[in-house]
Amino acid sequence: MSVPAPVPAATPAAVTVRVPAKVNVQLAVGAARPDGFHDLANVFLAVGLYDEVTVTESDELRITCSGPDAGQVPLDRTNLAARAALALAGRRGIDPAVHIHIAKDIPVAGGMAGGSADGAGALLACDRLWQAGASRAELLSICAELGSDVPFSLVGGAALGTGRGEQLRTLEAGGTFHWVFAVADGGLSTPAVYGEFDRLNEGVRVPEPTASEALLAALAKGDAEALAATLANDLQPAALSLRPSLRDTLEAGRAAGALAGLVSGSGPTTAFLVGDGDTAEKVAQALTASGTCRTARAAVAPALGATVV
Ligand SMILES: C[C@](O)(CO)[C@H](O)COP(=O)(O)OP(=O)(O)OC[C@H]1O[C@@H](n2ccc(N)nc2=O)[C@H](O)[C@@H]1O
Ligand SMILES: Nc1ncnc2c1ncn2[C@@H]1O[C@H](COP(=O)(O)OP(=O)(O)OP(=O)(O)O)[C@@H](O)[C@H]1O
Repeated sequence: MSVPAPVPAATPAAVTVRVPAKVNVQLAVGAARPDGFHDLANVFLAVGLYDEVTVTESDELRITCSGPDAGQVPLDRTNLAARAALALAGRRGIDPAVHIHIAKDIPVAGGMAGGSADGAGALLACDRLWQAGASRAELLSICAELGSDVPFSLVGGAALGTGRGEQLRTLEAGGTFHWVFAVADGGLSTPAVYGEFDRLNEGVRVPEPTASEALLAALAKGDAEALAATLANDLQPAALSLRPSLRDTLEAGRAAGALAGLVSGSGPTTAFLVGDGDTAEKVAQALTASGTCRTARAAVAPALGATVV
């Protein structure tokens, strides 16, 4: 009896990956290192606002982007999605001839790791499209080369990032947290915000960054009120110094019923932790009506990391 020849696995024509935004529930920043980066204790939480990255075979590497902020996204090889494709292709000796389409819903230059999400998403999508078979460890190592926030975009959930934020330890998040994000007009440059942190701390001995035990316990218990009491961002004074109007947004969110508010990462998006989904809708409407932000969006956390859809 003849045995049928094994059917080779079909090469997918297109792969789409969904990747979440992040908020930093604690961002403890140390002194500037000799390489210009800062050591961090960075407690990341993935939130349910997503970009979708679709990769298709093409005759050359090209990028397109859709969504309300698409005009602010670079479409050349500086795009983190293009850099991710080039990094994997370079390691495998593959021609990086793909069309990468980014359906962008994460605010651009908003401190929510939108570019990092696209880098992680394109990397996973190219790995599947090319059947490159990269291990999780190799994917994480390429992510770390692309940027400090990129490894977390791949893994999602909740994690503590040390080093420059790229060395991750998974954290337990014991429940659903409800958030509202106030999106500002225009972005803030991440290096400029770290530069302002250095300027504000000139002559000050900056302590070693450490994660707060009380914050980690609140996260593990799923206790929103306890988490609200411990939220902390060492970049917030720098972001407020560069964009003083964010104080009005923070005040408007608190007045509307948020448990607490803070600048998300390097800003200028501000993040508000609220008690439940109904309050989230109410706070989002109040923030939008307040005139202190461009728009406000409700989202839940934790969210899954980069996922093939
Ligand atoms: C503010 C955060 O979003 C918080 O998660 C991140 O720390 C920023 O991560 P990112 O955007 O991926 O940053 P990278 O692309 O790695 O670095 C951009 C620039 O930010 C500054 N940077 C970034 C990370 C870090 N730990 N220290 C730094 O000083 C450096 O000036 C660096 O040149
Ligand atoms: N795929 C991308 N999407 C958006 N911006 C990108 C992308 N690739 C490169 N960039 C560049 O990166 C800059 C920062 O964009 P991004 O949306 O990642 O900021 P961010 O959310 O503040 O980042 P982070 O929170 O990681 O500091 C943009 O102004 C843009 O020039």
